[in-house]
Amino acid sequence: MTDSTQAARDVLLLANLGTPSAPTASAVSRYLAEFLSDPRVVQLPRLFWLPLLRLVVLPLRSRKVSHNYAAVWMDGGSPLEVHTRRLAAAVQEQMPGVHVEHVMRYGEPALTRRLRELRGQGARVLVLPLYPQYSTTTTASVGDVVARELPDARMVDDYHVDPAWVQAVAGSIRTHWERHGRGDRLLFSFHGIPQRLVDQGDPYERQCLAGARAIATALELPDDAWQATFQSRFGGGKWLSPATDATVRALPAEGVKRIDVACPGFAADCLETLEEIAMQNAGFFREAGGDELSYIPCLNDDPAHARAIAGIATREFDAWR
Ligand SMILES: C=CC1=C(C)c2cc3[nH]c(cc4nc(cc5[nH]c(cc1n2)c(C)c5CCC(=O)O)C(CCC(=O)O)=C4C)c(C)c3C=C
Ligand SMILES: [Fe+2]
Ligand SMILES: [Fe+2]
Repeated sequence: MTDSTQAARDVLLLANLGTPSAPTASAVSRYLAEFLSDPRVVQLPRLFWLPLLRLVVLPLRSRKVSHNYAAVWMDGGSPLEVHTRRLAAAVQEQMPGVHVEHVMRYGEPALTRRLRELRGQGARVLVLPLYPQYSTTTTASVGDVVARELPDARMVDDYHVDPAWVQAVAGSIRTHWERHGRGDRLLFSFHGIPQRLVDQGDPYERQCLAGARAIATALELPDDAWQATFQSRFGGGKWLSPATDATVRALPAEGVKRIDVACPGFAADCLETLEEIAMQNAGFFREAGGDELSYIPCLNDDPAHARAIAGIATREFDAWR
């Protein structure tokens, strides 16, 4: 520590989930091993789950999923990594007095290591998980690392109805409609979680539904013009419903031939949006007799997104006592 202005600096860490370093079975296996060993993500007894994960799930899933990653991989790397990095740069432009970086809960650049490096530096560290809706499976897992590695850091819990964020999402949907025309119905597809967690008090479903309604209200949509669904089911048990894939397959029979799908639970485009929605579910919709599923990209480095995130972070730093 040589420079006192640097030592006293405010640091904003934008934390996303993490993603494999390459679209290969071995890189995907390394990533999934870390992700799926987190007891916040899979709540099965460790003595049962960890051997099952290592011996069965990782070998089978890594190979299959690596092909899905390969289908969406970008020149600069995994879409999640590329878009999260660009978002951090856009937020940095909005916050010249704060040092802004992106980190990942799993994989690189590691949240854990960054928090350790910041220990004892006297910086005010704000961690903003890029999950608009709070869940024990995602936000609380970031919280676990913060509490362990740098308890003096502060964290944003959620921003599911933040007005600037709602307006940013609504604006991106309006722009998409201006450019590509508008479908018969708008789906808001959120990542699912096990129903059991919601029954135990996880606020995630409530926040997804409140956010979807706020966006629909900003767009002045009548109730029959939109619906919220849940995607990316993993493993057994009951997950949040209605499921995105089942909904997409059922709509053509109801006369809904063109749909628009937005994913407001994802700050950055990733495997679950670009491959699962824009490719897989678009195929399901056509197979079921639909004409077109039009995917509306995540906010990514949209200036309105950067301003919304910067606004949330600025309020936290201003209220810091
Ligand atoms: C946006 C919020 C997310 C929640 C809530 C969430 C819960 C959750 N996820 C899994 C299992 C998997 N998720 C995977 C990918 C993935 N998940 C999110 C976000 C949320 N997950 C993102 C942004 C991504 C994409 C990462 C990327 O590299 O692009 C995967 C990996 C892919 C695969 O194998 O299908 C798994 C596995 C669980 C079990 C869960 C809640 C319990
Ligand atoms: Fe996930
Ligand atoms: Fe998936």
